[in-house]
Amino acid sequence: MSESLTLSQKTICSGKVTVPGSKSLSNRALLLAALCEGTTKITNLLDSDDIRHMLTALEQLGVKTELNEDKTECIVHGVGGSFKSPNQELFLGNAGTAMRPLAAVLAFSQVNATLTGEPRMYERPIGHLIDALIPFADNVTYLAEEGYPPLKIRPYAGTKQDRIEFNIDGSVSSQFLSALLMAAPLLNSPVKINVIGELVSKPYINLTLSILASFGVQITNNDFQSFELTGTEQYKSPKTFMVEGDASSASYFLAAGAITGGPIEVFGIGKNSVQGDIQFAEVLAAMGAEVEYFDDHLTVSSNGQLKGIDMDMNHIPDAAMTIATTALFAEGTTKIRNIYNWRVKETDRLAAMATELKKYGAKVVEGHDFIEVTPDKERQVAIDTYDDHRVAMCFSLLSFKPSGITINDPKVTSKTFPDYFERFNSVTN
Ligand SMILES: O=C(O)C1=C[C@@H](OP(=O)(O)O)[C@@H](O)[C@H](O)C1
Ligand SMILES: C=C(OP(=O)(O)O)C(=O)O
Repeated sequence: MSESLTLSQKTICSGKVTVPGSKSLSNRALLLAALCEGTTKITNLLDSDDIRHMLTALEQLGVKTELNEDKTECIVHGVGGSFKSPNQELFLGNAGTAMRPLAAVLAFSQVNATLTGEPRMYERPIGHLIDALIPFADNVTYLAEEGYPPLKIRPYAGTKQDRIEFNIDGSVSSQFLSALLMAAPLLNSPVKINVIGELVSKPYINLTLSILASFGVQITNNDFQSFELTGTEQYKSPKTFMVEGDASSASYFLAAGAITGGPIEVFGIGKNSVQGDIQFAEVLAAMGAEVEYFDDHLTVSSNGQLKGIDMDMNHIPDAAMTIATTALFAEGTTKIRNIYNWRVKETDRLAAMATELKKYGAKVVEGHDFIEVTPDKERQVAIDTYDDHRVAMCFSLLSFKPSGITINDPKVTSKTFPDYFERFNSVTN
């Protein structure tokens, strides 16, 4: 029997809270530091399941890492991409930010490796990435269903083609393109990457380009249609790299401020954040909240009167889930559009959110790539979380309803935010 957590009615969210380091930046920083020669000290690293999977995999590949006691600082002794073949499989849990970049980087390395994960990882597609690699690196094979992990990777044999031009489908996940961008400097040749289809979750590509620049690699972005490397790019350690607080994790507190009136000050993120999910604050503003941007924090307050919105949220796929529950505090209907890839994340998030919101009593329309939510009944229910950290975190907002809320299996937050409920309770009452 898994646990559950009951949050009885709260009315206040105010004060200061700091969010832990960004998952997306933590896993990229660890990998890029491993690809550098010399050491890099990473600070404000996230300590969570997804990061532990990347760290363990890098250790198995022969990269020495030294974590401090609370696991938020890590010295990475880079190997310049010369990984050792791991003796065992690399188990990557359900961490997309470990599986996709490692698959691409190892495809161009001299290793024998098997990339495995949790059962859900085997339902999350990776075919678009492998299809892009295959013309140059046919050393990657599927061990079970074609198009999905687990993967077997053999040592890279080089390519006879004199022009390296990848074609990558970006219509399901931006992580495939990010993975290729991080692997491309290892080829030491001019590289062009063409994007096929409508690129989703675009701000994550800016995040990748920004961290690549911090690690000495500048890639030309031709309006997200193609990307070019000259062949002279080399990873160079920035010596120290500070991970920003996680903007997706911030969304729950920002929303809580908007729902209750706040003011809540969320530290760790700020007006110059490189993370696309910082734009979540603009959605709250469109719903009627007041947002103030500072260098090291954001403040949200409101008069408690939010209104429903109709918005394309393809650019903030993770934080958009927080809008689906915030919608229950807004007048009228909220429509979150262009979010097909919710279906291929930790769970089918469109189905999960629709099911749980309906169970609570809301009126919900679930489309192929959208969800429409209108507040209606408010039932005292226990929310199922489907092994999805974000389902647990976004439903915690229903503790601001008189009905309160019970969350089944609250420990699922360990993927990206292990002490979420403690921090939530510290600023809510
Ligand atoms: O590159 C990244 O760090 C991420 C990209 C997004 O995935 P998609 O590009 O698959 O939408 C996001 O949902 C995920 O949590 C992290
Ligand atoms: C989609 C997510 O994770 P992943 O990095 O595994 O894709 C997420 O954190 O919401």
